[in-house]
Amino acid sequence: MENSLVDYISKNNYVKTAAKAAAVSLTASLVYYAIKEPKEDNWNRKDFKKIPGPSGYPFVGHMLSMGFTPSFQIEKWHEQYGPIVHINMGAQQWVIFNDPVLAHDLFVRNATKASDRRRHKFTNGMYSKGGRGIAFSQPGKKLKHTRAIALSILSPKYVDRYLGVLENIASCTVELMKQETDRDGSVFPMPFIQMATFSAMIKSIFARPLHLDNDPVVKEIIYIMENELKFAGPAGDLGSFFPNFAWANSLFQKKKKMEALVARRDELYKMLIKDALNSEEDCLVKQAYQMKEEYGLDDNDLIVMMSDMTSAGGDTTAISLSWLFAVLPHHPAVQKKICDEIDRFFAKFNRLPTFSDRDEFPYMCAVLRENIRFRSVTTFGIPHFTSEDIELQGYFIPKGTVVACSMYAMHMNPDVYHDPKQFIPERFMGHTKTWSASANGPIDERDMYSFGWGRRICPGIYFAEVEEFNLCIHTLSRYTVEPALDSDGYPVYPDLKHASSTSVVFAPAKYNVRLVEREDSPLKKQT
Ligand code: HEM
Repeated sequence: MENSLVDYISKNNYVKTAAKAAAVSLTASLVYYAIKEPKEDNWNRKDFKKIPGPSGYPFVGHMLSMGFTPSFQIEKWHEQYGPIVHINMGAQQWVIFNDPVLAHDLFVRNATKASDRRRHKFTNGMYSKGGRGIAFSQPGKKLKHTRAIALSILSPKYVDRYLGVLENIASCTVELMKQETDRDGSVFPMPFIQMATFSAMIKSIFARPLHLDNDPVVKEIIYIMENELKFAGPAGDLGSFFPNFAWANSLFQKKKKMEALVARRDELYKMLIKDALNSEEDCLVKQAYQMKEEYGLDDNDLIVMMSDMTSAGGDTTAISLSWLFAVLPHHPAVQKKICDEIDRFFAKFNRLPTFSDRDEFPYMCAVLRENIRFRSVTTFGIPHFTSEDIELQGYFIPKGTVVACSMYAMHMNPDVYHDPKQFIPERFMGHTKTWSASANGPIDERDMYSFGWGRRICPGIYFAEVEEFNLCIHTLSRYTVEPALDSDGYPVYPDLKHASSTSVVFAPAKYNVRLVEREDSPLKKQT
């Protein structure tokens, strides 16, 4: 299978485009600074503490200082400047946080002022058709309604109807990875996992029949999502980060390319929605359609909403699971403990567990929690935008600032986690709440922050946890995850120190592993 996600986030591409932007920008910055109006300096108000931050370059700010892996550079900035840091991304002012309490004060206590999204040409304007759907829409009645529908159809009550389907997807995916191991000696899990997580979304949202080995619709959705994502960051949308370079978007025909992608997306989703409504099977889009009238939404709202859920849900969960498959070969003792839990369950009930048996798996649940802490999927989540001035613990954050959580730095913050660089599942033993329950609980009971904050907190947390639980069970009930072997038979462990990263996601660099049959698998004994 092709590794299209990793191809997309190739560092070279990002850096080359950013370097081009910098060269053009530096020239124009002279003109820009010469003619711009002097403004009151909101960042140095007397009576407020100055928000510290590294010094940046003129015009491009800190955009080129982030290096190949922004998450690592951001962590260094927090180590140097503390829990709240001010940086410039081109013409945009950003304030970033690695302290959960400060983030909670901002995103939850000041939710009415800190829950907007910045209006970007391609994401807000074109992808979401001027702010429809969920992820790029602005707070207001419509977002309240679309979020209410998403929260309802992604609630445990609804998702539990699809537990069997999700288990089947996990089990088939593991077998496909095993076949690839047998054929090629090892497997790169990401494309298989990505096919599984997108298929899980497509099956449960649209009731589409599954073809996990090669589904053209799932491939088309992944293609569209990856290409749309290219327009989300600074390299893809110069005009939103450097307003006087909006012309560069036309020069590279970006608007046309995005229009073509959106048209392709709309056609596909219209077909999927139509087929789903005509199908005999229950599915999430049918539930959403029933609520559509009540909430005053039209077909375009539903298209963007379903596209949001598929893209936001498919890619993030795939990256998180891909980290899990990279981490496990480094920790055979961790795998052994999970296998013991599965075997004990099997001996008691003579079947594999479903997510409703989660309480029987305290150690495995701690491993999954530690995995998502240890490698936190996104660089900043989806950044928020302040709609009013905010006073926060003696700091002043002006209206019109991008505010974001530094995901990696927060989860590596030694004031929050003991020995944060180590993979220690035991730190979460006794944390028995589902991810969804603890993420939505009070701040002193939150134990990880990968799903964001307040009014914009991820609505798909439960769905993601079910998928991760299933893939872990279906893998370790039969196999262990071992490092690939080089031509001399020596193990080659997945690289955990580097990431294939952009300003949007934080994914592992490409690696291979082997699924090796467990001699003592309870399933083997049964056959
Ligand atoms: C490990 C998996 C996942 C991670 C790490 C993750 C993380 C996030 C984060 C950080 C945000 C931004 C929250 C904020 O703005 O404060 C978000 C938003 C969102 N997520 Fe997830 N997510 C995951 C899985 C899912 C799934 C499975 C779905 C759907 C089934 C989903 C649907 C969404 C949607 C629709 C939004 C936009 C919410 C809004 O803007 O109001 N996510 N997610």
